[in-house]
Amino acid sequence: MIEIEHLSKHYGETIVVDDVSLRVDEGTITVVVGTSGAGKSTLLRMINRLVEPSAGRVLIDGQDTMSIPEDELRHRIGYVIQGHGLFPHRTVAGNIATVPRLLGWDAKRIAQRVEELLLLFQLDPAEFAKKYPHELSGGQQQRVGVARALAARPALLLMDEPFGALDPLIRSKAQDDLLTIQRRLGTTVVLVTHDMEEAFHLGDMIAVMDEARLLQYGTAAELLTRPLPGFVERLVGTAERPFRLLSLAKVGDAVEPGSAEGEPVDVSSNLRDALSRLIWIGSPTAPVADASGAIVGRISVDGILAHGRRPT
Ligand SMILES: Nc1ncnc2c1ncn2[C@@H]1O[C@H](COP(=O)(O)OP(=O)(O)OP(=O)(O)O)[C@@H](O)[C@H]1O
Repeated sequence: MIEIEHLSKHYGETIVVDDVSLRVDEGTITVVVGTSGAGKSTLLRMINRLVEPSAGRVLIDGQDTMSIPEDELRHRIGYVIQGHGLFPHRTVAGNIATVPRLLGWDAKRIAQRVEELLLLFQLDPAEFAKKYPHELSGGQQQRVGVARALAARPALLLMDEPFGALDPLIRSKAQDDLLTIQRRLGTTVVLVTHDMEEAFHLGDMIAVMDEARLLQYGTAAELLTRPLPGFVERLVGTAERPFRLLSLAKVGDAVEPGSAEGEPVDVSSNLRDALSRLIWIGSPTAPVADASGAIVGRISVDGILAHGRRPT
């Protein structure tokens, strides 16, 4: 668990982060979102002390980060930045091995870890281990960047606009991959973005910052249904609100008894995608199938719409 307590940063007269407190539970993704210059990156960098706080403190599993030597702290915390920051003169394997080498792992253990991570990120070790960053696509470089950050099994991963340099299609795939890998490894992630869509997609918890202050901290559903009037409400987007709520809910939440004609929708897909399907095929209902393919009921346009309505 990470506890950020009354954290502030100022440069001279300028306050960049102003008295921010929040708690990040183990194994969750917290997304810090806000406009440019809000202080998001500075907040993130105070967690691993790339930036020294002016006031306040950060506790990791109850331990004040000021009491942990800086190099040890960096080894315990993975850090990924926009545009990956790979070392250009090191191979993919060499990049991923950076922290394990610093920690003095033996060669065999490092080689095993590199291979394991390449496989996890769907990069064939035989093909990719010996390549240099300039020989990879942007999406592949980004995956290597995350693999490198995870190499020494950090309990915490900090990500600063990690997908900012990717085109939309690859970006969406990279987000899904991060979710899959994070769920599998149980890593705690704090991710900074200015993209609200990304925040809703990835965040178990979302922290909205503006002008150095933390305005609201809650789940995606809380932000959508009870946004703080003003900046948060505008950022959440009133027109998009029902669709975002539908994206958060699963078909399983709206399944009804009864039968329906046509191709089944997956019980684990989200209600926005299910609605899109029903509109596209021009049908008010569709059967719902579970992971084994068995029909477990049906879904209807009316049933889906009820999930996008303002809560009473
Ligand atoms: N070393 C520094 N010295 C002076 N001012 C700084 C320094 N670092 C950051 N700032 C200022 O602090 C403010 C917040 O910067 P920060 O990078 O944390 O914001 P951000 O929300 O991450 O924005 P962006 O999305 O554009 O990166 C900005 O106005 C920036 O100019």
